[in-house]
Amino acid sequence: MLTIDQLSLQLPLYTSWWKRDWATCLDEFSLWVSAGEVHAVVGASGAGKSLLAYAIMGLLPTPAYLNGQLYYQGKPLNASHQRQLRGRELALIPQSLSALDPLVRTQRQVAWAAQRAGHSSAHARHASQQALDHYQLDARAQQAYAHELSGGMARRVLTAMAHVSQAKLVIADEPSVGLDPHQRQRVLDALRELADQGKSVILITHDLRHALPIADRVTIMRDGKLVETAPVCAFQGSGASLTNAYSQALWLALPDNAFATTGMSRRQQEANVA
Ligand SMILES: Nc1ncnc2c1ncn2[C@@H]1O[C@H](COP(=O)(O)OP(=O)(O)OP(=O)(O)O)[C@@H](O)[C@H]1O
Ligand code: NI
Repeated sequence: MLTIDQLSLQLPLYTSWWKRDWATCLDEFSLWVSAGEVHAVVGASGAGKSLLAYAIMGLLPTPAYLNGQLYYQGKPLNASHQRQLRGRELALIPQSLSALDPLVRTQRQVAWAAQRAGHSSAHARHASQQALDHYQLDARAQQAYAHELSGGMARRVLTAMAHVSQAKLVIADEPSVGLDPHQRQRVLDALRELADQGKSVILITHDLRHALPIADRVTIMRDGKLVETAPVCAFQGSGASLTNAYSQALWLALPDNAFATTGMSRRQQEANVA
């Protein structure tokens, strides 16, 4: 469905007002995701996860140097192709809540997303109503403007918009931040459901715990680089089937695995990460 081949990204870094350097934000990063799969991309803050999502969607800031290749359904994914597919076949649930239009009420915002995806206006209304109900956005939230929504509500609106887009590839960038455990479960379950319907989902999160219950494979990312891609079953026990010490340490650092079977102390685990 989607292949990312050796993608490198450099963005400007202003060390002072007259001096511009280039910072490498993605460094020969590769990943593929197939239909029916939830592929989690996990990494610490600043690892480059959101930039990876923007690179796939064609939403990178300018100027930017991008090298490497993206392929969607076997064909190179270039800028015009991305423009054409965005909001239709490719959907992003963005990390930033400012992606919502401040001048449009929730209900209309979701209905527009459905129309953009090619639904007739009657069907768009119906599909968006279903999505709003599914994500438990009540009548008041439906009539609210973005600034009147809580962070968790706004995130559910963005998720509902991706849901009605009928996209074949959904990229969810930290979709569960700010949600209570019940709402988080609903959003994560909905992503799993999309994959079970044959779509591809890239779930971006800094929290391995949220990824493991729904992912098929997990890619660990650090400083713009691929650390390891592993099937979800590798994250068990002492993490011995993980090939990289950083992935193992991330796994062992989860609260349920603290001081896990290896007998490693937390300090040793942290030393492993460093
Ligand atoms: N527009 C930009 N211009 C220059 N550098 C940027 C820009 N956006 C992000 N970066 C830098 O690129 C790196 C990766 O940023 P990115 O937002 O992709 O991280 P992330 O993994 O999504 O982090 P988080 O979990 O905090 O959202 C960071 O060092 C960040 O400072
Ligand atoms: Ni991010």
